Amino acid sequence: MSPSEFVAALRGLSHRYWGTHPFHRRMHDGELSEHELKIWAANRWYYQCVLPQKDAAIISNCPVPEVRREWLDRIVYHDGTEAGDGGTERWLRLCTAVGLDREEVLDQRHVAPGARFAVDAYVNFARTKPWLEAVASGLTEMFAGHLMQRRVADMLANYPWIAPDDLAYFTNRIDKVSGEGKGTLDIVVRHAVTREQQEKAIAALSFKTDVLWSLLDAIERAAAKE
Ligand SMILES: O=C(O)c1cc(C(=O)O)c2c(n1)C(=O)C(=O)c1cc(C(=O)O)[nH]c1-2
Repeated sequence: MSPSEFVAALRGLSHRYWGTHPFHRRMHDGELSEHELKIWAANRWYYQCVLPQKDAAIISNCPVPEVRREWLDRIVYHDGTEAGDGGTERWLRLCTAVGLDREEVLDQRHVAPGARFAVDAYVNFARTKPWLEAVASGLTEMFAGHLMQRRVADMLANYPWIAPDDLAYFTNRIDKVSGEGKGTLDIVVRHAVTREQQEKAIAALSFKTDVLWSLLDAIERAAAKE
């Protein structure tokens, strides 16, 4: 495939992205109960927690210095440079805003088995697949910017107990992915040069959309149980 055909094939997976999942739709429409929002935040905590390990796995498998250098930033972004800083901490702030205690988030008591399985599959993918496929699986970022922008506006409009500062996780992340995953896409296009590598990259992104979809399925199910 030419680079433009390849990029079009990757973007063509947008319909599988979790933006259209019924649980996200209900969230955006203001239909989630306080309980459902709590279960969502507590389960997504598990995803947020493992992202640095996923990114470290990619770095450990990657022999290309410039890719490692670029990727390192992601670990620092989530973990911060000191305790109390970074994306993970901003997610905890959102958790407390929706009414969770830090302790019940940190001890993962609300994490549903299916959510754990989906997220663990993503980390295992990064640990066991060639680094380029693992990088390509992060390309859901191409679709995330718009969704997060809508999420901030819709959550502020629909859930009056959530204040703008509580959504710092998303506003900060929107800035980070404002290039719509451009850096990641550049790496994938530069390094996936054979048809086989391109097809593996497309399959990796498809796998990741399944991970996110399954995570929300598990959240939806867990949240339905009062
Ligand atoms: O809120 C969202 O809809 C959303 C989606 C995604 C994504 O599409 O993978 C990520 C994030 N947020 C996010 O905050 C984040 O840090 C992140 C890292 C990754 C990744 O695969 O490395 N995806 C995402």
